[in-house]
Amino acid sequence: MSGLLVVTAVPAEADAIRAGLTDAAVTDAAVTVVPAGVGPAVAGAATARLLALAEAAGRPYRAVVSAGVAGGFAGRAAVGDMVLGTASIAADLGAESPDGFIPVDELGMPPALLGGGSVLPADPRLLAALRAALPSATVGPVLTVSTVTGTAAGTEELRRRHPEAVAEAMEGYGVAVAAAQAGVPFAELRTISNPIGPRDRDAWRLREALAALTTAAPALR
Ligand SMILES: O=C(O)c1cccc(C(=O)CC[C@H]2O[C@@H](n3cnc4c(=O)[nH]cnc43)[C@H](O)[C@@H]2O)c1
Repeated sequence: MSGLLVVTAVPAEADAIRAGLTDAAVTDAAVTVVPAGVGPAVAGAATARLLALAEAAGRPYRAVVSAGVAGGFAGRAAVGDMVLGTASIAADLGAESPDGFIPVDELGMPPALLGGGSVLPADPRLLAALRAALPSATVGPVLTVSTVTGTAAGTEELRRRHPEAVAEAMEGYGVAVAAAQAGVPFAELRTISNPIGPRDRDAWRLREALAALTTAAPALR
């Protein structure tokens, strides 16, 4: 077994996690942290490749965690908070219609074509272990979007469709699909860099969110 694979979007997130894994034995053998790129497609493809390579080498990963910064829904997850996903949801996978958004699960496609549907739950045992290690984390569904939400109307629409969701990011669902297809347990760990809402990139608190990732990293052992 190769240990745990942690997939981030950008190198700064990977560096923040590695900074929290100061024990050399842990960084080298037990936890591999890879910045795979932004968005569900590149993250999913990279994860699938990493899992397949490890499997072919006879050292399969025992679990995969999608990790990084995220936007938080006001009142549920504030800047600097840690978030553990109960499920990773493809929130913009579906169809628009005059009556509103239709999730992909309701489009009448054969289930086999849906890769498990738009809602992929975290592995219960992995999630329980992370919750035990991070008792202060906010726990709830994390949305995966291909477009960062940047309007009040978009935020309200997501809240209406996903009343339990605590955060949104751009990779979790893609990584979860790759993990599910490889039969490897999956979870999503996020720290909040910005509130979800009207776009204000200057308000993103990346340093605070990256510091929280470093604090959370020992839980990945
Ligand atoms: O410029 C930097 O130094 C830097 C350092 C760390 C991270 C970044 C990013 O641009 C992260 C992109 C990544 O963050 C997720 N994210 C964060 N907030 C949101 C959001 O409100 N909605 C959706 N995704 C968000 C996402 O997973 C991106 O891949 C830059």
